[in-house]
Amino acid sequence: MLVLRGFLQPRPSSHLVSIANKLVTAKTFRRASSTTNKNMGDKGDKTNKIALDEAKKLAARTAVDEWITEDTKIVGIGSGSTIVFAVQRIAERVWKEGALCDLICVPTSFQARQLILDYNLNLGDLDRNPIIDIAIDGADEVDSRMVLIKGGGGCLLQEKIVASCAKHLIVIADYTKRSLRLGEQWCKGIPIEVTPIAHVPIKLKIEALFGGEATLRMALAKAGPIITDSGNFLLDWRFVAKREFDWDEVNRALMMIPGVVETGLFVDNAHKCYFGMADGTVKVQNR
Ligand SMILES: O=C[C@H](O)[C@H](O)[C@H](O)COP(=O)(O)O
Repeated sequence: MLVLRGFLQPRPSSHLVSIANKLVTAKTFRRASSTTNKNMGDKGDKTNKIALDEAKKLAARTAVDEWITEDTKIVGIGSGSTIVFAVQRIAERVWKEGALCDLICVPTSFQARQLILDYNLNLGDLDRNPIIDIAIDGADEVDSRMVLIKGGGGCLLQEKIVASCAKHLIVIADYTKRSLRLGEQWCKGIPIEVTPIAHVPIKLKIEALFGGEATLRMALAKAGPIITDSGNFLLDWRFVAKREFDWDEVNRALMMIPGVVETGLFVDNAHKCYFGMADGTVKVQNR
């Protein structure tokens, strides 16, 4: 079926979908969950992982069901562990319910692209699909004004590009990501993607401008730093959490430093955020 599916671009018409369902569902779900759930976007949260996963799943499924309709043509697929549940729900609607046959999915990372392929969804790109209806993505922290920190899993540049092409960015997260002020929950700093040759001067400039400490993110199973999907390095800037920051200004100032490619501060991007809560409810935050 995986081969057959390749010949059926664009998506199979609905009478073929039911046949395709029977053939592909078991295989697709078995294959996809074996590669995506365990090792993609999981930043190693060990505490209460099952409850957290339930909360992520709840947020993801609610957001997908509210925002992705038959009118949605192009969806941006974020990165991380929460987005896995959103892709699973999209795939369920496509392959089990025979809906969303023409939906095109534009990835924000290598991981997102793999997820789209693993679940046998239509893979798009910004060349052919530069205008996106909805982008769905996770976040490392969301403050009361819907400023986000992203990039904890090393993906932020393509995420911000895709979000900028989307009419709406819908954020999905578990309850540990919700805070009044940035830094309350997420203590690993703001990820900043930089051109490799400039990581030292950029670090010094950030610290001189705003204080705190910017450290080069090192790889775990490789000697040396993490290399992003776009071939850059990442600095994690641990800012002084008690200090008041105008995040819009900070973001602009960071972007003015030569060699900074993008920041994990999403200031004016998110439209709505769905938090899966510990009690099994979903809290919705609007901008
Ligand atoms: O680099 C990763 C992305 O920005 C993720 O969207 C973010 O880290 C949230 O990931 P998760 O859903 O795993 O908490």
